[in-house]
Amino acid sequence: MNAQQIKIMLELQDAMNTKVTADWRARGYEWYRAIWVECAELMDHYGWKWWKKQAPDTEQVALELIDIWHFGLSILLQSGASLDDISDKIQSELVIATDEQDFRLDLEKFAAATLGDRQFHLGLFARLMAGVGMSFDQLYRGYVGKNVLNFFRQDHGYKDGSYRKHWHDGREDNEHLVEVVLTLDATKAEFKDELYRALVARYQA
Ligand SMILES: O=c1ccn([C@H]2C[C@H](O)[C@@H](COP(=O)(O)OP(=O)(O)OP(=O)(O)O)O2)c(=O)[nH]1
Repeated sequence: MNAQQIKIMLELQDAMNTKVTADWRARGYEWYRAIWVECAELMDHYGWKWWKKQAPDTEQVALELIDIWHFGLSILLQSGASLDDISDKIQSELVIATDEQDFRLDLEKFAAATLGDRQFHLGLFARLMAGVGMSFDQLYRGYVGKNVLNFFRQDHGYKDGSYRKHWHDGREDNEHLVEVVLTLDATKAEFKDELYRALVARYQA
């Protein structure tokens, strides 16, 4: 886990929240609510219905975890702690391991803790990453990718409703995102800008 990558994510998160709401810290948004609702969506993508054949939708599960990471970082930023202190906290608490066989039980533990005190439980989140085999690098790549898509959406009318979620081929922007990210090198400094340009090209196609 790299302190530089953590710092980049914290800065991107602050920038994204500011793009959506200039004075976001003063609003005291219910980030914990966004997290538990995403947990329910994640559960659906993972599958839990015993009366129906279901298999985990691995890509969607990963995307939901990444959305939760956005909201979790927002809770940590909202606390007012310095970026260095938040980064230290992430490095010590994000231990990617679990002793639970059933991912869904870990997910419920995380959702219950979130609803309990409205904080971001890094240790329990890390168990979810372990449960679906997500590494820190995959979290980083996925996070930067979704953050760029979130900016792209805001720049293209997401708030006023003029944004088209389904692109020329009828598939959702999230699906295009996953495809484009795979063609780029996320470790390069230009990754963000290249990704944004690739999204523009596909959106206009
Ligand atoms: O102030 C905000 C508001 C939203 N987000 C991010 C978090 C998450 O990555 C995304 C919203 O999640 P999602 O894409 O699931 O929400 P949606 O707008 O309901 O879209 P979808 O229909 O794809 O679920 O926006 C922020 O970072 N800050």
